[in-house]
Amino acid sequence: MSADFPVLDLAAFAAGDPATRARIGAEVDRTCRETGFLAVGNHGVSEQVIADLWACLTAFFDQPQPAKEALRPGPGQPYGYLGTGTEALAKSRGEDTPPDLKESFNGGPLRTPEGEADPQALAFCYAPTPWPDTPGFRAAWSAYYTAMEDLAARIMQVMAVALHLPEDHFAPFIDAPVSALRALNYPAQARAPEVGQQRAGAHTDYGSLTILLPEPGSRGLEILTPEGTWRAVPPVEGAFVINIGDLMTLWTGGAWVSTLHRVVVPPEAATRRRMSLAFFHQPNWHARITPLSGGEAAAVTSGPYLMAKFSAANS
Ligand SMILES: O=C(O)CCC(=O)C(=O)O
Ligand SMILES: [Fe+2]
Repeated sequence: MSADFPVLDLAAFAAGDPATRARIGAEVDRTCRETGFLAVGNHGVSEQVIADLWACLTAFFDQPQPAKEALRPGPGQPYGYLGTGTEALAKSRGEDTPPDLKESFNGGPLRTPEGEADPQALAFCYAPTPWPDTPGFRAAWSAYYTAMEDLAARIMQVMAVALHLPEDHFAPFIDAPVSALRALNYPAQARAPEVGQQRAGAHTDYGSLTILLPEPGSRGLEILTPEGTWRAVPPVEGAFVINIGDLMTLWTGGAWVSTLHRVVVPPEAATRRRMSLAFFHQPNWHARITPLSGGEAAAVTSGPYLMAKFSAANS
């Protein structure tokens, strides 16, 4: 891994004295002002949990198409299976491109908080995930989802320190998060992509934080640098790649950037499939997100904000 791709050492942060934590926080702050993309190492997520999910996903995506199509979401629904040809991420920015060369399976929160009665929340973020019946899938998915919720909470502590806030500043906003997990499969390409077609078109993520796990050894993820050039972000062994989303930019009053990124078909790997896991961390449905710098006029409520972004990109 190149030295210019920063790595956040979570174990060092957890064990660090206040000065160490402040130093690590300052590095994260600098990166989030420049690109918002960094790696997270020493994260404590079990290798077995990760390996189990990769195995289940391979089995899931390798099924005949009808078994997967049976899990297609209903209109306006966020969870289930989306086949190739259904989504073009660049359209979320008003760019008209051919569909992304990918398929995905998407799942939501594992439980609904007691007393949640908001009809929109129940119909959208807390809609049930249509589980595949491939052996072990639901257990492996749930274990990984739970590990991501925990990891996101620990990363948000570092982000609070990076922003000179008390370490637990974000805790009340993320104690009933409405995060989504998306497993992506970019199938092997038999022929060249159409003009303007990518595995995932250029986009920014919507939420607070994305925790990405590209399949080891795979290629294709690129970010737009502040200089305006595309830079490859290869997988980092033993680490997750994280990036901040649009909501975190809003939260930090524009100080942190939600960087444009895409997944290209790398010519040398065109015939190879690529899988990845993207966990989109999203604060509580009811969390009121007001810029830290002040400005109630720009405030949004987390759940309805996410739903509006989703509807705009999937209409
Ligand atoms: O597959 C990847 O590496 C990135 C996917 C991505 O950016 C997304 O789904 O938002
Ligand atoms: Fe993304």
